[in-house]
Amino acid sequence: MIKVEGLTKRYGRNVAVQGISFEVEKGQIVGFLGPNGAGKTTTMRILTCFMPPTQGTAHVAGFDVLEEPMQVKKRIGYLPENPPVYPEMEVEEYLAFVGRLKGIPSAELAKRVDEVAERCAVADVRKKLIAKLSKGYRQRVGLAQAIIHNPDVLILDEPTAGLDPKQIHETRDLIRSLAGEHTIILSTHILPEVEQTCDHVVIITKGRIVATDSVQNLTSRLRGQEAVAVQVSGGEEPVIRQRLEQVAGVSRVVARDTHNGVYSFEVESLPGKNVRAEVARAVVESGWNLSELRAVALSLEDVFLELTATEKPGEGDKQ
Ligand SMILES: Nc1ncnc2c1ncn2[C@@H]1O[C@H](COP(=O)(O)OP(=O)(O)OP(=O)(O)O)[C@@H](O)[C@H]1O
Repeated sequence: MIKVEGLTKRYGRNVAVQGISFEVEKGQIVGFLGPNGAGKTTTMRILTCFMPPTQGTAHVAGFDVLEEPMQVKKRIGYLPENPPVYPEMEVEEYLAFVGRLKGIPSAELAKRVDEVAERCAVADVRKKLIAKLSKGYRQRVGLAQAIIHNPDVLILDEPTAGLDPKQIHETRDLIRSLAGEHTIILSTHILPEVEQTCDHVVIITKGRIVATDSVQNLTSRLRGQEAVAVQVSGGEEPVIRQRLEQVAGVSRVVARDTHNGVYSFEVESLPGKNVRAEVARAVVESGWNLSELRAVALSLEDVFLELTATEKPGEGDKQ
């Protein structure tokens, strides 16, 4: 449903995102996880056609964001970090206003406003001025406007930033309930948000993607399963991979990249198994060269520590 390939965005000399690629399948809910300044908002603005990439391509539902922005916009609902709500409007009036902008025919508009107000639990405040709403209600009005035209894809930028714990819980439940019907990308700098809300995660830091995985794989890795990064040359990739898969205690082998005949793999092991020595022996005994062998479970954890450590109070409120 979403396909991003080699996407780069420069602001003058500053590179905000650098050659990132990822895909999101229909119906998935994907966490776009990274610290402040990682490039999340930039990527979302490109996907929603707010600005063009410097290089690379992005497709939404098969449409190129540069070549067919109108088609993309029809299929996307966007909740920016600060929802574009008009404080002087009543909730119902505002939702009808957005609905008209999105091209919903007048005959269907009232029904659609009712549906999204109900869906996003703002029906009880529909006659209230937006200025009088709590931040939690305002965020749900932001979600209601994002889904008013029933888009295939929802892009949510830090949807729980600034909410209290109860509001966070309610907003996450609402987002989860929207998955399935809509394909969702949600940006956040909070790991538990991804664990509680998403199926998949794309981790971005300093404009580059450092991991993409299912949340289940990621959390099981963090619970102590070890992964080993291995670089091997002097053999054929499928043969090397097969040999690594045969090592006792190995649960999965993921091919990473290839550079000048050097193949990189990530070898995952069963809990409590240290497969490093066996992996090294298998490579050397097969007559291949082993140019790297290092544990990556810790470094992944380090990525998270780095992510949470760079979070500073107040930074999420900028813009
Ligand atoms: N309009 C702009 N002009 C120049 N630099 C920008 C602009 N917008 C973003 N940047 C820079 O690009 C980088 C990525 O920013 P971006 O807002 O995409 O990150 P983010 O992951 O969304 O962070 P945050 O959660 O703080 O919004 C940062 O270094 C930021 O300072």
